Amino acid sequence: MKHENGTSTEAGWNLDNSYARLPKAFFTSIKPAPVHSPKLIVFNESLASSLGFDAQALKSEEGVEVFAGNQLPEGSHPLAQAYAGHQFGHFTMLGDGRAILLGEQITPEGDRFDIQLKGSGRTPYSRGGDGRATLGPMLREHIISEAMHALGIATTRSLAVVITGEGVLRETELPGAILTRVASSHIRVGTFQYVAKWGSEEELRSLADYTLQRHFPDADTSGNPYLVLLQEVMKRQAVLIAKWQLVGFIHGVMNTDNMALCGETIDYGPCAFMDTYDPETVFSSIDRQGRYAYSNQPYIAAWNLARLAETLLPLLDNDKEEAIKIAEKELSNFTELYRCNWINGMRAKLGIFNEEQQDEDLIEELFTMMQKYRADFTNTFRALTFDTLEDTSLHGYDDFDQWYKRWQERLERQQETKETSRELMQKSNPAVIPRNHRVEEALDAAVEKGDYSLMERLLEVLSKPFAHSPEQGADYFAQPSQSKQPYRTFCGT
Ligand SMILES: Nc1ncnc2c1ncn2[C@@H]1O[C@H](COP(=O)(O)OP(=O)(O)OP(=O)(O)O)[C@@H](O)[C@H]1O
Ligand SMILES: [Mg+2]
Repeated sequence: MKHENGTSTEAGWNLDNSYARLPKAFFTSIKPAPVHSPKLIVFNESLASSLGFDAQALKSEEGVEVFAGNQLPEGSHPLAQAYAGHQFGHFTMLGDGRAILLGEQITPEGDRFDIQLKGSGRTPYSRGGDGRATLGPMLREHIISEAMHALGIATTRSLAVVITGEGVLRETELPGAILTRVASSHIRVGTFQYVAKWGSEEELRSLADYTLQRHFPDADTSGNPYLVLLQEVMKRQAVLIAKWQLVGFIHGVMNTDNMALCGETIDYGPCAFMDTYDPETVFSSIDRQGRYAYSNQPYIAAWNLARLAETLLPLLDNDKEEAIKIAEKELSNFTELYRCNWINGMRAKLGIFNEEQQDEDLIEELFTMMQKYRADFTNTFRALTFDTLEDTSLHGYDDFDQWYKRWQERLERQQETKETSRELMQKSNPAVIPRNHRVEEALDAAVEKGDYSLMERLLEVLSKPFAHSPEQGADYFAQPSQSKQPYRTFCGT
């Protein structure tokens, strides 16, 4: 059955538009700009099904017209969201300059997910930009976000990537593409910054109430609800950033507009995973000061949360001084909150179930050696899951061999058997991550030659990162050959 204003219901569209019911200043109603001749490049079948879509219908010509922005799905109220943000520490007005929210898909389980097109044309927030995206960065977002999901790290998802059939001018002309992003919501720290700066207190309260209701409906808000909002957001960020650190993920552009209150990783621009362990690692070509280096990520998260807390001050207490006191006291808990998540995650990586005071020293010593001997982050932990010292990548260094012995003794001081420990370690240490050279190789083949086979194979391997199976192939475990140039990433515009 075809509807006047959109695609057929057979595809399973079930959209609500709660964001569009918020104050008008929060967004601009606008349709995606049509494209010439779209073609579906990537389609995420399992995600489509879990959202209640009929995968076949969605893959049809009609479905592709939706992913391209040429047709609206039934029930859509398309809009671009307004937000601000601190970019590398500098506050500025932003907003969806190349994205359109189609609506919120309500799943058969009753969950709500934003369906957003990224690369769908100009909006009032585009500033000088063309509103478009190119194929390489959109495929990159698809690969890395799906890898993150498989690693058990909260993330926005990618439902589809289409090429638009139109060229997009960057340094050269590149194929245009649109990614359909799925997120628990796109409410960012920057969304609060925008409303706090330019909206009324009433508008700020409505955004805070909406966020509480949408993301933390079970939280006890009988006390100070806006303090609860801050606490809950802090908890999710502590979990998220700890998980990034535990797999060596570097986001690369942790501006406040790229931090989502729902606690999902968002905006896969210059992100990358670390090969050789070095806490100072920076991949992004524009991060010259190392603001978003690996070891800085927890501090930047705290900084961003402080910016969020500032926006909430008028809601925290009528008395400004009192509000500041409440916010500061709360923010001071973040370091410990993060540390708890991180240390528990590290215990699991080392197969440790119970807690001992000296665990932190044991862990720190391992990292010191990893840095000293330029060990591969993923492979070091993967090798520890093997049975013997001889199998470990740092075997032969005296300090490491002694450390290994102490670690073994530590494992003996718990009830769990060696076998149970190893199971925990295998679940906590991925065998494969999206290594930069593999990602680049897959993207080159796709963009330069229209050959998607390398990407498909990579996606398959990355979908089971904890399988520890030889079928995954040594190719995906191996570090890149040493090159003189450090790996560099670029913002995905
Ligand atoms: N080609 C473009 N045209 C217009 N605006 C753009 C373009 N590229 C980026 N922007 C805007 O610049 C700002 C910062 O870009 P950033 O790279 O953080 O976001 P993004 O990758 O486009 O989107 P998101 O954070 O939604 O993943 C955002 O407001 C974004 O919409
Ligand atoms: Mg962004």
